[in-house]
Amino acid sequence: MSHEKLPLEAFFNKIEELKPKFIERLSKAVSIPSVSGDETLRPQVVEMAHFLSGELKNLGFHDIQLRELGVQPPPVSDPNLKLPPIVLGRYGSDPKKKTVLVYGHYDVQPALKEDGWATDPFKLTVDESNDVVYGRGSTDDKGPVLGWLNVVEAHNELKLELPVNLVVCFEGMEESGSLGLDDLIAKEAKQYFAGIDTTCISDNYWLGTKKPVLTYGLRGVSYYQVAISGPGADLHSGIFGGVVAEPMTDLVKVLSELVDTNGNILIPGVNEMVAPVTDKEEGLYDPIDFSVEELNAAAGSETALYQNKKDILKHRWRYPSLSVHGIEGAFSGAGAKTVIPAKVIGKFSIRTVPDMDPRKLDELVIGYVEKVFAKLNSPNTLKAELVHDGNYWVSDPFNDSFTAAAKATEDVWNIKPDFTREGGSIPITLTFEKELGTGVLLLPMGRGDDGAHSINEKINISNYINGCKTLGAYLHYYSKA
Ligand SMILES: C[C@H](N)C(=O)N[C@@H](Cc1c[nH]cn1)C(=O)O
Ligand SMILES: [Zn+2]
Ligand SMILES: [Zn+2]
Repeated sequence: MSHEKLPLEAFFNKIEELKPKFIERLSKAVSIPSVSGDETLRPQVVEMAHFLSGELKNLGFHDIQLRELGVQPPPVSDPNLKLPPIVLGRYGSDPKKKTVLVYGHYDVQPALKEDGWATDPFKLTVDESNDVVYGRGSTDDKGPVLGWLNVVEAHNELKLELPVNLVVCFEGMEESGSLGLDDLIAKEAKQYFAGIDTTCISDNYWLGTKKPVLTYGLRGVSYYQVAISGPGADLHSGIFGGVVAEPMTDLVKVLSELVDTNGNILIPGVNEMVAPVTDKEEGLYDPIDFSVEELNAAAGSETALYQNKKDILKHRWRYPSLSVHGIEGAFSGAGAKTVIPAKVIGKFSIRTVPDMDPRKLDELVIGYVEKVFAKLNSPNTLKAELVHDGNYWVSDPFNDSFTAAAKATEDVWNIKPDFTREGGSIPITLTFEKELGTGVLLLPMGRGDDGAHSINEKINISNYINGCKTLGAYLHYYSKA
């Protein structure tokens, strides 16, 4: 069924015309290594907040605030480390218009050239002939955050009124658990965020590479660390090997008992918390455009654990998963260093789904890790703890905001979007829904093969530019809903 189209050609053309400027804006943003998980890069995260507030000011936003959140809670190496500020701003305050809150994050995942990047991760590399720009944050989430600013700029240039009041909320700790933001939202629900009609987040990805999606669910995440310490310092393995208990050996044993090689979580009680699949839900997977080939292409390998679409989607969207991420303190460089590390910290996370209770999960995980370690009878010491967590979120996509986004997507991409859930997490989503009492829409810009969190992260230029058109068209359709 076709919908009544709004006359948005002039806006779309202006976005096209401003493409070089928008790429330049993204280039500046990517050049700031705002890695929230690396304490030594905290000044650069703060610099990114200032960059954004400067851009907002130039575009005519008002009531711009950089809200401080205090010091970062443990575990953290520097107990005085300040959290990066939340950037707030408004564009328009017409009581006759609807007000849309847009949220995004200006921090990024770590990235080193040595990880295997073909280019400098913090230098936007433009490959126009292949329709791609590469750089950390290009798709997650600097491209989409700047998309909202680009929409305002196109309206300014056209002297076209923005059809809604816009409120922006950009944070610098999303990749590290959104620490401090819950409290700020609760505090500002009836202050800065009063009168918000709906919330839109552009911070996830299409499922594949061809079809746009609108997203109505996210998995949560609970991130843990297990520290095992023994010797007073790193030791020579020729002198001490075989005569002292090695923390690394203990840790490898503990980590090996969390999950099996088929992805089954081995911690008793975890799978039992998962809500059963309903008959209604079974039918939702069939119409979704996705395949095992697309999964393999995005992963760059033929290592899928499931060979059919439905199982893949269920395991990405509605079952938990446990991933082991790394070991701090372990030797990981080139060469053959013969060291016994004195203290190693294993890191793993569990993606959570309805109806998992995060506090119950902590108890199960930490209790299990301690039990497995106790069975080793090791003289070393273990400390297992939660680093950060974020809620899962599932909503009803049948509302004005999703309808407006579907129309906008169809106008720009000439295809109706699929309605998807996301395997990743945006910890703050549920808080917006609960504290502001608004619906939340996830309106992604990038593709499923963008390599978010990976090496060679990219965004297709067409996704960046058409994504800006989609965000702007969404505001227009929503204003009329
Ligand atoms: C989907 C979103 N763009 C994203 O990447 N979220 C992160 C959030 C997170 C939580 N702890 C660490 N990162 C993710 O899903 O990993
Ligand atoms: Zn991310
Ligand atoms: Zn993100």
